[in-house]
Amino acid sequence: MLRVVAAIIHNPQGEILIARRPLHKHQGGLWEFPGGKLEDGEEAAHALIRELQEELGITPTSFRPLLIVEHHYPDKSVRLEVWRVTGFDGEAHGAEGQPVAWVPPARLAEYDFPAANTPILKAAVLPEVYAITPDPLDIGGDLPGWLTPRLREGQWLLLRARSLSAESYAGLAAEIAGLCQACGARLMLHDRPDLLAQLPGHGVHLTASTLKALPEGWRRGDSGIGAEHYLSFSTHDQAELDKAWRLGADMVTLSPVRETPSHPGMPGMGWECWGSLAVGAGVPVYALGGMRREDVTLAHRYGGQGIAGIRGLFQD
Ligand SMILES: Nc1nc2c([nH]c(=O)n2[C@H]2C[C@H](O)[C@@H](COP(=O)(O)OP(=O)(O)OP(=O)(O)O)O2)c(=O)[nH]1
Ligand SMILES: [Mg+2]
Repeated sequence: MLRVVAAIIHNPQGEILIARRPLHKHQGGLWEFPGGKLEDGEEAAHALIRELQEELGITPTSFRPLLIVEHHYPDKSVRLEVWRVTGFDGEAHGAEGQPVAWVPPARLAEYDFPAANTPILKAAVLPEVYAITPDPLDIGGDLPGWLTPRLREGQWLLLRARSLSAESYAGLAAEIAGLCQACGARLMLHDRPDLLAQLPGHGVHLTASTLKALPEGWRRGDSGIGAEHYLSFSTHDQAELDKAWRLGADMVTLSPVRETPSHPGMPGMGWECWGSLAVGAGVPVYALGGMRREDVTLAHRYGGQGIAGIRGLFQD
C-alpha cells in the first residue's frame, strides 16, 4: 500500500486550498489536496512539511491528523493520511506550475477529485460542534418549538429522543428534517437508517451497541446508507474506534471525556487518554461527555475534530 500524506489547508477566510494534478501523473487532471508519497523511513508529519514546501512553497506551523483513507484503484492501492493545516508561513502558490485555488468548503463539490477523496471531501465540511438534542421529555415535550430559535445555518444536529416510540420518533424526525432544511442545518438520525430513504436527512448516527452487533462484513449500503449520507458511530475505546473505521464511518464520537450527570459513576477518560485514541482513529473524532463550548480548543489540541454534547452546545 502506497503511503501518502495530504493536507486540507485552511486560510483565515475559511477557504480550503486545492491543486490540480499534472496530466501525466496517476489520477492526472483531477483536483487534489496537496501532498505526496512518504519517503522511506519518513515520519508522516515530516512528509507533510516537506511536500507542502515543495508543492506550494509554504511551511505548515499548525496542523493535526484528521483522517486516514485506504483506497484500492485498479492500478494501485493508496493509504491517504490526511492532515488539517490551520497555520502556515509563506504565500501558497503552485510551486511546480500546477493550478491552485482557494475554495469555500461548500463549493468543493463543484470540482472533480479522485475516487479516494470521497470521505476526505465529507470530512472537510464537518463542523466543530456536533449538537445532540435534549430528550423532548426534558424540555417540556415540544422539541420543534425548543429548537426553532436555536437552529443555525450550517449546524449539525443529532436527533436523540430515547423516550419516544419508533413511530413517534419517525414523525418527529420528519418535522425536524423540515426545520433543518429551511435553515440549512444538517440532521443526523439516531440509530434509524431505515428513515433515510423518506427524509431529506443527511445521515445516521449508530450507537455503540449497534456497532457491536454489526458483522465485520457489513457495508453501509446494506442498511440503505448511501455514499452521500454521513455515517457516525458512538465509541468508547480503541476496539470500537477500530471497528467504526473498518466499517467505513465518516465521523465518530468518543466518550466520556469527563464524568457526566447522565452517566453517574462512569469516570471520564480525561483528555490525555482521549487524545491518544483520537489521533490514531483514522476518522474525525468528536469529544463527548461534559463538554462546554470552550472545550473545542482542547479537542483540537488533542487531535479531534471538535466536541459533541447536549447542554451548553446550543446557542440561546
Ligand atoms: N496528494 C494527494 N494524492 C492523492 C489524493 N487523492 C488520491 O487518490 N491521491 C493519490 C494519487 C497518487 O497515487 C498518490 C499521491 O502521489 P503524488 O503523485 O502526489 O506523490 P508525490 O507528490 O510524492 O509526487 P511524485 O514525487 O511522484 O512526483 O495518492 C489527494 O487528494 N492528494
Ligand atoms: Mg503530490
